[in-house]
Amino acid sequence: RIASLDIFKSHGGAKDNPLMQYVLNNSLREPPVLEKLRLKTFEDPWYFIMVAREQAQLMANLARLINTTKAIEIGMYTGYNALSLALVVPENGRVVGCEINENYTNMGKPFFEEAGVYHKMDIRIQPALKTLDDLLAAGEAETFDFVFIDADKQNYGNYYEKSLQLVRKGGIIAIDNVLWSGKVVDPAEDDLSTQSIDNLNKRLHKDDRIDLSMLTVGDGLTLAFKHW
Ligand SMILES: C[S@@+](CC[C@H](N)C(=O)[O-])C[C@H]1O[C@@H](n2cnc3c(N)ncnc32)[C@H](O)[C@@H]1O
Repeated sequence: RIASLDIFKSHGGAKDNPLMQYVLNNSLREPPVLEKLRLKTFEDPWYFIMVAREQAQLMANLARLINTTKAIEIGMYTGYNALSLALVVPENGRVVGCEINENYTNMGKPFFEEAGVYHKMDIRIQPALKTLDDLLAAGEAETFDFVFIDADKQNYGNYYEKSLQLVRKGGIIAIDNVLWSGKVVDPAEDDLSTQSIDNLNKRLHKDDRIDLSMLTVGDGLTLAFKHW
């Protein structure tokens, strides 16, 4: 089961796509501790909500490129991407992890410890909107370098606006699942998640507070670069 799961999160499903397999074979540099966390996560029935490996690698590279010290993960699950970010922020850095289900973050905890980065992780078990408001109330506006939005899709618009307040000029907001398995092309009338993602995609296109790229990596990844 695990072998066939290897690339299922990659763009287009990747399973029967030799070119995508080639991309993964020749570019992934997954640290051993992330591999261990991934294999542990495959034991969970919800394993398929985990981020794609090449996407996490891209975001870690971007985070490093802009000298990220403070990051926020909105929707941690077992913490694959949060750990990937914690590995690239410096010793005095911090990754605020937003999650409502402590069972998930507890699954990742032994791997955060094994990696020697648990002290950089600030995990908050409560609705992410509350955590973002808490950070704003604590005077942390415009102090974060990198935010990854990957929790409940109906709140995507709210997560984006709060993230834009929390991120410094030149910082990056990465938004997952912006293609939502292709459903954004024609959102059904009763499909509030797809509508929410589609609305945000269209809003961002016209948002002059940011520079913008929408990538077909994983299930679609938007990168919003906050203007200087
Ligand atoms: C797609 S998964 C995140 C995957 C993760 N980013 C990774 O690296 O594998 C979405 C997560 O968001 C969490 N979630 C859902 N609603 C939330 C909320 N209101 N606040 C915080 N977390 C939430 C879910 O429990 C789930 O673990």
